[in-house]
Amino acid sequence: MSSLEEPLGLDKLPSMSTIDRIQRFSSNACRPSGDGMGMGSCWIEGSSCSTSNSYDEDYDEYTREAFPWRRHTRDMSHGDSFSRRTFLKGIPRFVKIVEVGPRDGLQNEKNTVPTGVKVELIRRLVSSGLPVVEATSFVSPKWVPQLADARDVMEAVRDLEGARLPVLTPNLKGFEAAIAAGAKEVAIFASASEAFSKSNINCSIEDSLVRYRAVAHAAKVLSIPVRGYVSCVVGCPVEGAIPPSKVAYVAKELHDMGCFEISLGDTIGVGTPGTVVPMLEAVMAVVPVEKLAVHLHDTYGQSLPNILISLQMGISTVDCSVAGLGGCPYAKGASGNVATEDVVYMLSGLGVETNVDLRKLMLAGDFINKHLGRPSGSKTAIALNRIAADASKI
Ligand SMILES: CC(C)(COP(=O)([O-])OP(=O)([O-])OC[C@H]1O[C@@H](n2cnc3c(N)ncnc32)[C@H](O)[C@@H]1OP(=O)([O-])[O-])[C@@H](O)C(=O)NCCC(=O)NCCSC(=O)C[C@@](C)(O)CC(=O)[O-]
Repeated sequence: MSSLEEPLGLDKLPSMSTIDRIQRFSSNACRPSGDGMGMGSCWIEGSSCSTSNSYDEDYDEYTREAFPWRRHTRDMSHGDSFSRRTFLKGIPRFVKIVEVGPRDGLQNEKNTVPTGVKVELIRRLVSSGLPVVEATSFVSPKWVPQLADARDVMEAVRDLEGARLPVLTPNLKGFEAAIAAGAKEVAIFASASEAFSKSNINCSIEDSLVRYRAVAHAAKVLSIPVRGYVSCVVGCPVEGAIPPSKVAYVAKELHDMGCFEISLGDTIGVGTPGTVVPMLEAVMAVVPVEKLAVHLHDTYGQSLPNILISLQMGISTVDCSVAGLGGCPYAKGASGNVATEDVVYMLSGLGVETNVDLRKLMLAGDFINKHLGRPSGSKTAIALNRIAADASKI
């Protein structure tokens, strides 16, 4: 039986105790530096990593302990001559996952999701160890009726500990409402496509940047961290292909106005590594890589390869949505974000730490799927739930 045919149940995933034993991968050992906003450097046994959160030979030791079944693959391959060290070089040791399910995941739902369900979802996601859970949006309820309860949601979760809970704010009105409800971090969202900017926030790219400068300034006065999004970084439903130079321009503007992180959104999920790489190269030429995140919708099933290539290029922050929930109300046909469970599974397989407890994450996914009355959009969750169900029959 090849390793691919071996059942891989939850028991085969690296447990926190396994990871803890290997100090270099423990939660205490590898952390975002400073204020936790950037993931550019990590902390190893009390000293700064000179290789800035990237791989080295520790990977071999880690995978030997955490994934003994891997020996199959290695024995059957051409030994170690296909150098994993070369292939995985540059992949960070720790990836910060930004969970966007409660906001991006739910904003497109037709039926109103009760506030209590949203709040419980956020609680469960936070308790799974996710460091950032985007809670809601302070946008116009006429534009996004599903998130009309933003104030109630924020007020209910504002004192939750263990994760940052940013909210989207499209203008000063939204920013002020968010702060009044207790938000301690906000996100502004621009686009690299004129057409999408108009349909999503009803203004041109330049006008949106003027608005966002005002939000960034107000946030700075209150010491509120601001994250920036750029949408349509590869393609737009109206304009088609978007030149990397346009993405780089908007990303730099957001960076220059003080955003601590810029999340690059493939809003309609059309990117492949062939288009994501040149886009990232253009952005990385003007914004430091440790300030970048990727936000990839999975419409064409390209998210995981695109994430892998982004990690290889040095990115260490990935946006995902539990159970693959989501879609943008102003990007018809776009599917949800890459499922958080699938990303955590892939990163575990690569020996990359996230601090996320996959079991608890899957329970959060089960909770919201049950409420929405649909199966999970996560292949990992489906597979592991099936294995658990089969095992319980034996
Ligand atoms: C930006 C606006 C408000 C402009 O909308 P507008 O209609 O041009 O706004 P306006 O300034 O002309 O005001 C019209 C009315 O909206 C009210 N209003 C104005 N602002 C707010 C506010 N913040 N909160 C609540 N109400 C607000 C305002 O008070 C007024 O109320 P009225 O006098 O008619 O009763 C609107 O277009 C909007 O809310 N758009 C948000 C759409 C949205 O949330 N889209 C999904 C986001 S997902 C995304 O962008 C992609 C991302 C981030 O996920 C990454 C990726 O996947 O690529």
